[in-house]
Amino acid sequence: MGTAALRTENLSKRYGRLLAVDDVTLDVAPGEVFGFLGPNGAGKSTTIRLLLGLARPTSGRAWIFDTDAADVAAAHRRLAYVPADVALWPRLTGAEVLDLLGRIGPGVDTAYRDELVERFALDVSKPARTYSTGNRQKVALVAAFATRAPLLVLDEPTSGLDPLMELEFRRAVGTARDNGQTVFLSSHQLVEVESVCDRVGILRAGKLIEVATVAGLRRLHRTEVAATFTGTPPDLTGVPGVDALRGDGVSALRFTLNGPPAAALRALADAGVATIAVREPSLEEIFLAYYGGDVR
Ligand SMILES: Nc1ncnc2c1ncn2[C@@H]1O[C@H](COP(=O)(O)OP(=O)(O)OP(=O)(O)O)[C@@H](O)[C@H]1O
Repeated sequence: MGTAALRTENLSKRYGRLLAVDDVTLDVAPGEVFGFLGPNGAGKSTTIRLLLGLARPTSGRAWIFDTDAADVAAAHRRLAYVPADVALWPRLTGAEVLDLLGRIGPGVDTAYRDELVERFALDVSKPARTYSTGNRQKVALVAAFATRAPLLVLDEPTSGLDPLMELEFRRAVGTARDNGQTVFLSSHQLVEVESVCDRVGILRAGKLIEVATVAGLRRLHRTEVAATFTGTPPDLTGVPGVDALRGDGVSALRFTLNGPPAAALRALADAGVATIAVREPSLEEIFLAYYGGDVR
C-alpha cells in the first residue's frame, strides 16, 4: 500500500476530564472522498484540528501524506482547509480574499476558480464584511476547490449553503475526485455524505466506532421488507433473519431482514406472495441506530 493521504495512529486529545478524541486510528487513501460523521460534540472538529496541527495531540500521531501533522509548514503545502466558521478579512473584497488565499496555498487553477465563482453565484466585488455566513463559506470553498492541493479538508462544508449551492458543492467534490484529489469532510448532512463519499467514519464520544463504505454500512444493517399475499400471510415467526414482524391481519406483512435472505424468501414463495418491496435503510436510519438519541 502507498502512503495514505491522511493517517492517524492512536490519536487522542484530552481537555481536562473530557477525552474529546479517544484513540482514533484511521487511514484515508489518496483519491478517496471520506465522510466523517458524528453528532454535535463527538470530536470531529477536534480531530480535524489535530490533523491540521492547530491543536497538539495528548497522545498518538497524525500524518498528512508522509509528513507529520505537527510539521505544519510542510503538511499545509499539501492541503487546503475550510473551517466550520469561516472568518475573512472584512475590508478585502471577495476577489481580493480569493487572490490572497490563492497565493498562500499550494497553487491555483484560476480558470476553474472563475468558473466556481460563477457557479456558486458569488459577487466577488463586495467587501467580505458584507457577506452572509453562507457567502463566506462559499468564498472559502471556492478557494479550496480551485487549489491543486492533493488533500481538501472540509469541516461542515455545506452547513450554510442552500440546496442549489449544495448541488454545486457535490459537483465540485466530483471534479476534485476526478482530478485525483482526496477529500476529507465532516458533515451532519447525511444525504450529502451518502451521495459524495466513498467511505464514512462514524465517531461517537471521541471514538471511531465504524469505518465502512456507505453500501457496506447498509449491509451491516437491517433491510425492511413489505409483502402482500394472494391469501393469508404466512407465519414467519422463527424464520432465520426475520425480525420485527407486523401484519395488517388481512393480506400484508412487514418485517426486517438481517443476514442471508434465502430462508425468508422461501417462506414467502411457499405462501403465495403477490408483491414484495425491499428497502435498504437510509444513512439517516443507520446513523440513528448508532446513536439512539444519545449524543456523547
Ligand atoms: N478547546 C477546548 N477546550 C475544552 N473542550 C473542548 C475544546 N474543544 C472542544 N472541546 C470539547 O470536545 C468535545 C468535542 O468537540 P468537537 O468540536 O470536536 O465536536 P464536533 O464533533 O466537531 O461537534 P459539532 O458537530 O458540534 O461541531 C466537545 O465536548 C467540546 O466541548
